[in-house]
Parts: sequence; C-alpha cells; structure tokens
Amino acid sequence: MLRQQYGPENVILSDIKKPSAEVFNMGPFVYADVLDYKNLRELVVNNGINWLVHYSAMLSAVGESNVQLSRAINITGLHNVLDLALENSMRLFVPSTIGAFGPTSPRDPAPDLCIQRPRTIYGVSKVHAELMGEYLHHKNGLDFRCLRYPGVISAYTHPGGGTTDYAVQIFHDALSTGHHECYLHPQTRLPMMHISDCHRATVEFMQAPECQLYLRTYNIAAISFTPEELVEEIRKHLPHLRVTYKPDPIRQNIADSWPMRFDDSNARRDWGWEPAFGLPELVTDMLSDLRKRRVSADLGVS
Ligand SMILES: NC(=O)c1ccc[n+]([C@@H]2O[C@H](COP(=O)([O-])OP(=O)(O)OC[C@H]3O[C@@H](n4cnc5c(N)ncnc54)[C@H](O)[C@@H]3O)[C@@H](O)[C@H]2O)c1
Ligand SMILES: C[C@@H](O)[C@H](N)C(=O)O
Repeated sequence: MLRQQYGPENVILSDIKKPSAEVFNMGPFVYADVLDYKNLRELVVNNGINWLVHYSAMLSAVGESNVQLSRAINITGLHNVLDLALENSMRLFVPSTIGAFGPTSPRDPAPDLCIQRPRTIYGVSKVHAELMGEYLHHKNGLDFRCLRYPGVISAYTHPGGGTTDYAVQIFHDALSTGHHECYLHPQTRLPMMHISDCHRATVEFMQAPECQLYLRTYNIAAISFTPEELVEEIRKHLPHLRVTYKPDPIRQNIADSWPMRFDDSNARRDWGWEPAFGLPELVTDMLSDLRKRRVSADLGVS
C-alpha cells in the first residue's frame, strides 16, 4: 500500500530472514537486526528515512518458550528503535495488540484506557512500548503512533507463534487435508481482523494529521469470533471440513486473559477508522487467495 502511494523505491523492507523471491523482487529489501543499533543508524542515515514502521517482535505463544530472547527483541529492540527515531526526527509506528491486556482488564469490550496487567512477556513488552512511546512523545515531541491490532488473518504468511494462529492455520488445513485440530476451546472469543483492514488502518493512521490524534495508542477492531463460528462460516464453502478440539493449556490460558471484543470508538471518532471485512468477507477472501496460491505452487486443493 505504501509503495503504491509513495513509489516502490521509497519504501524499504527489512528483516533478519531472507524474504521470498516475490517479496524480494517487489522493491528494496535490506538486512536489519533491531539489536544492531549501528547498522540501523547507517540504514536510516544513508537512505534519508523519515518514517519507521517497527514490526519486529516475538509473538505471545513463542515468547513464553524463550522469555530471554523475547525480552531482547521486544524490549531492547524497541529501545534501539525509539532512540533512532528521536535522534533522526522520524515518525514512528509500533503495533501493540489485544495481548497488552490481561485478566483484570475489562474484556467485553476492552476500552483504550483501562487496567493493563498482561501475564505474557509479549504483553508486558507491548505495554512497555506503549508507555515508552507516549512518554517520549510528551517529553521530547517524538511523533509516536501505536495501534493495538486484533489477531491478524492473512494468506500471505504462515502464522508466527501467536495465540490467534489457529484462525490462519485452519484455512491452510481446510484446503489441504480437510482436517484442523484446534488448540483453543470452540467458544473462545477473540477480536480478529483481515490483513487488508490492518494495513489500511495503519496507513490511514500514519497519514492522519497530528492535530486529530487525541491519543497516541488506539484500539482498532473489525470482527470478533469463536473457533466454532469460524468453522461454521468456512463450512458454507467447504462442507467437508472436519475440526477436532484439543485445547493447549498455555495458549488457552493466554486467550482466556485477552479481550473478547475491542472498543475502537476513539479511533473511529478521531481519525475515521472503519473496517471493511466482516466474517463472511474474510472467509471468502482467505479461501480464494489461498486456493490461488496453492494452485500456482502446484499443491492440491482439498
Ligand atoms: N499477527 C498478529 O496477529 C498481530 C496482532 C497484533 C500485533 N501484531 C504485531 O505486529 C508485528 C508483526 O507481527 P507478525 O505477525 O508479522 O509477527 P511474525 O512473528 O510473523 O514476524 C516477526 C518478524 O520479526 C522478525 N525479527 C525477529 N527478530 C528480529 C530482529 N532481531 N531484528 C529484526 N527483525 C527480527 C522475524 O524475522 C519476523 O519476520 C509484531 O510487532 C506484533 O506484535 C501482530
Ligand atoms: C494477537 C497477536 O498479538 C498475536 N497474533 C498473538 O497471538 O500473539
């Protein structure tokens, strides 16, 4: 989306992992480790970067299995990015998450401002990011912007160690084996969002004039569903889909501590946030995208 608006050469992607050939050929891609401050600084200075979108992180479930690494990437990495943004007067976007709330937060819905006592290192690091960014905004004028994303559902990448991963994996399974084993209880309700809505929200928020922003961290919402409801919607397209439930105590415990719905009324009021994808649209789009991808990769479709 950014490359369409600003020109492919003006948006540089980075990671520590080699991208797919498709991503690599779309525009500039560089290696950047968020733990290597000198390298980050070189990239910013040499390329005259003025916006920084900081996605690198370890997600909730995988974070619990390596707390030290998660702390390094999510907290030390964030500090590097904050310092860099301040030093070079960049606009900085950092995503937060439904995981920034905990069992003592209001869950249905969770408002922007309420008790936040998450019980995962991921959640703790995201609350830290929200607070550090807001602190540097008020103290030093950093143009820090943060959206709390729901579980994001995309056909482009495989799930990366989160608690909401089932809602992506189920589409892959539905089109391959026709069987999905779900690690959450069928009635576990969580806020979710199609990747297109997530990208559009991020770009619209980054482009919003500062005078419209009464908060620096906003909830954004689109849909909220349970595994059972998702299965019912997928079965409208693939009636043969078989789902079994085998709750994983770690991920179930995390999901039970997160909001069931998000209150995003402030984002709607201040900068005009409006989601486009409901559950039926999300399911239709995911199945059609994944079908095309499987066919072009010469994989069968169940
Ligand atoms: N996916 C979701 O449902 C969701 C929901 C809410 C918020 N978010 C946030 O969005 C961001 C992206 O999430 P995602 O789902 O793409 O996660 P992901 O795990 O798929 O991707 C994280 C990326 O960070 C990279 N990374 C790891 N260590 C790094 C390092 N030292 N330096 C540079 N890069 C490094 C990884 O290589 C990977 O490409 C995260 O900040 C996450 O908290 C995601
Ligand atoms: C919700 C989000 O932050 C991520 N998908 C996770 O489950 O960890």
